[in-house]
Amino acid sequence: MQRIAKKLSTESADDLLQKFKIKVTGNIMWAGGITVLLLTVAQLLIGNTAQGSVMLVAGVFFIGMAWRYHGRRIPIIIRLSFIGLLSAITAMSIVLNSYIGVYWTYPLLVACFFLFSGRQGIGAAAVLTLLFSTVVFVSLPLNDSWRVCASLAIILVLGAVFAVLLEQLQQLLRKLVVTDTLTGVQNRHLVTQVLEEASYRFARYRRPSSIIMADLDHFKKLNDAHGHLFGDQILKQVAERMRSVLRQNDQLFRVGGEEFLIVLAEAQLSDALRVADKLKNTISQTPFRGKTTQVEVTLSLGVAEVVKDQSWVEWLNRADTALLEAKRKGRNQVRKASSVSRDASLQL
Ligand SMILES: Nc1nc2c(ncn2[C@@H]2O[C@H](COP(=O)(O)OP(=O)(O)OP(=O)(O)O)[C@@H](O)[C@H]2O)c(=O)[nH]1
Repeated sequence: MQRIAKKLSTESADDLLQKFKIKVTGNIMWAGGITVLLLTVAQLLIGNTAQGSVMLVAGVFFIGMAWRYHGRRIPIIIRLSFIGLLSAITAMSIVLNSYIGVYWTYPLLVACFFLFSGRQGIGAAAVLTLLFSTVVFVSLPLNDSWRVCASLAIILVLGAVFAVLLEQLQQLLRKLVVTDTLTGVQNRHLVTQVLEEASYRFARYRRPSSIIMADLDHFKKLNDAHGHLFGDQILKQVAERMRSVLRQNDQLFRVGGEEFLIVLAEAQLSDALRVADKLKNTISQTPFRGKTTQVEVTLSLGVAEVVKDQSWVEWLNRADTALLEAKRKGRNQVRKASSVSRDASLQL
């Protein structure tokens, strides 16, 4: 692997969120199992054998599933069984033990919002609210029943608000994780995923894609001469100009300090070379203006089309090698990569 592929994260924002969810659902399953087993002992000691037996089976099942799916996504059917079994135990407890059983309805409602995402969680909690309300009305005096139902409804509403806000927060987080704060273009987070998908599209359907690696020339000198803040302003403007040249479905990433990657879906090498030329010209033809000064900036670019039987790493390395060649040959130019990854020889 060469320098650029080494820097890329192979973990996407969705992977990170997924890991977090796996941790939360796993912990709930463990906690549920341990709590139920502890309560089983209490039930058996007071001679409540029927409920104790059901709880024993449920507790062992939860622990078993938490163990089996440790560090992995727990299938929805297991999560539904978890809620289903605990609801049955809770309903049984309300019927047998009256008010004491009611206390278990609250944590169960809350667990729904953690075990299922968004609308699924709200739906599951709504079903439980209906179920528990019915059991409560049948088992408790009317005077108290409506109070319990009102408190369950309040938890349902609060939980629903929480679930909606959490979903919005997740979307915002996902956007923040993949966005470069300085330029507003995508950072390198999703590069691996996008390149893998493009490689797959080519391998499976022969649909071409090309990439352009672009690097500002002598940016260190610009920083040294005008200061880092001025350099930041230039980077912002460079990204804006690049975006203005690209089409809606082209993807622009800032993958290093002054290094950009453009992924052109459905573009053959000839199309990508045209785009690279436009990018070069949009940067070099008009000077960049600061408050008191203006500077000329140039861009070197390497272009590579995806080819058969090559991984995304090799594809990226070919573009990177072409970029280095553009730098070596004097900068402010576009070079296309050879189709062979290890062969650094390039053709113009
Ligand atoms: N202002 C600013 N500068 C950055 C940022 N990230 C990296 N740089 C600077 O970019 C410069 C990159 O320097 P080099 O890697 O030597 O590359 P170069 O000077 O552009 O030279 P060539 O690439 O060979 O043309 C360094 O001075 C970094 O400090 C950033 O976010 N803001």
